[in-house]
Amino acid sequence: MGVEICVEGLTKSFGQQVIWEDVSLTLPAGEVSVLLGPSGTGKSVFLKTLVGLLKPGRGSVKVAGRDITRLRERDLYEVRKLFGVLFQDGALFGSMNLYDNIAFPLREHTRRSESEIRRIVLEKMDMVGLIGAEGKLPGEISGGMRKRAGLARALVLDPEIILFDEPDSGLDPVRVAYLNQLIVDLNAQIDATFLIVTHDIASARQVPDNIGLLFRRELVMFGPREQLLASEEPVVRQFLNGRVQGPIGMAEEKDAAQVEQELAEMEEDGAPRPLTPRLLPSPGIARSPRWEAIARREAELHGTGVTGA
Ligand SMILES: Nc1ncnc2c1ncn2[C@@H]1O[C@H](COP(=O)(O)OP(=O)(O)OP(=O)(O)O)[C@@H](O)[C@H]1O
Repeated sequence: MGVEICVEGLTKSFGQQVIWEDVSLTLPAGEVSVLLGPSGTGKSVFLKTLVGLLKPGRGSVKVAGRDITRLRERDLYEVRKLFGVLFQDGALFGSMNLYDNIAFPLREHTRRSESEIRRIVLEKMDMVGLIGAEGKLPGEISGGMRKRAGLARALVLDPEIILFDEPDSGLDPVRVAYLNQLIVDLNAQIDATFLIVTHDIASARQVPDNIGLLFRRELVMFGPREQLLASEEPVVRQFLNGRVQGPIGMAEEKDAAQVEQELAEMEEDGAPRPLTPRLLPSPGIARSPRWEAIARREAELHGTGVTGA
């Protein structure tokens, strides 16, 4: 069913450089959350802290009720098995074919027989549409296939939580659309808790239950998708609309007077955008009560033409 992650008062610095301070949020069990933020605001650092690869300076990260920032290495190792992580480049071993890459966590962390491993690997490869590519090396396939192979590998230990670090980076818009559908379908099938770091606003608008935004060393906002999409908070509005006008500058914060002027201009042409429909699981994928409820709400909001309904 997925487990809840509860982050409280989390602070991370490297030497004198504060990455973010006092971050608190709850990733609800089984829901899909997206974390946004300009480059360098510490989204990847946040994912690594959640999985216990980096230690925060202050605060707690409770995974299924256990604070992983206080666990000994042996216990942390156990909690980490709840996580599947999809790294930016898929993080595949270049010298291993896809089958062996995907089988790797099973051979490393379980005592399963090779025939069981085969069944699981092929099942996950089927889920991500990679059947037939077992013998390929990572260098012989496209970026999109590498992402899907990384995803299959993240799935083999049946994780309760999946962290996706920019799953859509480097993909063309059609492949991003396929990947988003795959993410929604997977969530409907395995009910794990998903956290996705992305720069892709279109994905952020239609895939998650919740959206968070990191900026200026803090979590500006975290909440339900609809709430963030309708937010008047200038940083959130600028980011979700991909605009130059607003508090976020190219390399640093902008001058206050300039921001004020830009915001005033935004007010003038600022007709609210209609709410983007939520992406629903593909036809044929059994919908849990949670997804049934989402589909009903979408149908009420947008009429019958809801994506994937
Ligand atoms: N192990 C580390 N040691 C020191 N500094 C680090 C380390 N890891 C990350 N940083 C710094 O933390 C900051 C945030 O990095 P991070 O990769 O988390 O940003 P990001 O928001 O994921 O960026 P992008 O969107 O460009 O991928 C950067 O300034 C980076 O240099």
